[in-house]
Amino acid sequence: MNALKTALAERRPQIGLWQALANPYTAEICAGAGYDWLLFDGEHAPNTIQTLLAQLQAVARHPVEPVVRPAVGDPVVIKQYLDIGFRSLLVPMVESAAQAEMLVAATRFPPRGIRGVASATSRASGFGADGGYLARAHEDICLIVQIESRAGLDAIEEIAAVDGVDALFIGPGDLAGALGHLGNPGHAEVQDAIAGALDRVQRAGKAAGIFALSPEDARARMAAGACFVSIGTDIGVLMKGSRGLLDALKG
Ligand SMILES: O=C(O)C(=O)C[C@H](O)[C@@H](O)CO
Repeated sequence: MNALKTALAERRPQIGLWQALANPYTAEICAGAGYDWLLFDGEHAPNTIQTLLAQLQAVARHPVEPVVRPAVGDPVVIKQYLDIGFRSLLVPMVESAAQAEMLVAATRFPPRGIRGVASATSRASGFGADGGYLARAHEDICLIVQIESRAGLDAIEEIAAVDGVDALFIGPGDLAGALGHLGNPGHAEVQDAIAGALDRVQRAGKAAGIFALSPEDARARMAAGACFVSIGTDIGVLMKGSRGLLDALKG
């Protein structure tokens, strides 16, 4: 049972932390911090299938859901990520129902979809030990798609209507760039677009998520109904903590 998938279906807030260090040690430390989910970034972090596997194994003993972001919504990459044991996906730059439907199909074995079958050698099936994996793997898949372009904003309702999409997640950084405010997600036009998008997602009957820019931002987004919210990154924590410690000594 995928607790994150269930919580999002029930609209219970789920707090996450981005993992961009591509390191199993820091992932294991963050896994013990109490977050509901950790995002392992294959888009903007120096991750490979091997580094992602090492991080997945490092956090396995903690009650936290590993969510992986492929660099692109490619069925081949999704197949590999599911085979090593990820169940929850955050797919960037989704802009149409057709694209969302392809992503759902990529997470399902035939006849429901197109996911390739290698259960005897995949970690996800216990290397073949789980004889029921092929039949029920789709039940635990949590598919979250990113809305972070003008086209994505325009297609929110049609994307939300796709069966198998569990949540729609706003990427403020890319959205700011798409709206002509690169590097300035706090711009009024971007903030208005984000607020409207989060409302539309919920009205369309799906869970809404966002990459929050601060704990204060996260509180405001959750007050507005977002329930899949990341509140920072491992890199940000390390940058702030390392510099803050020195500053505290120097007074
Ligand atoms: O567009 C965004 O913002 C996101 O999708 C989040 C970023 O990619 C994440 O790497 C934090 O910078």
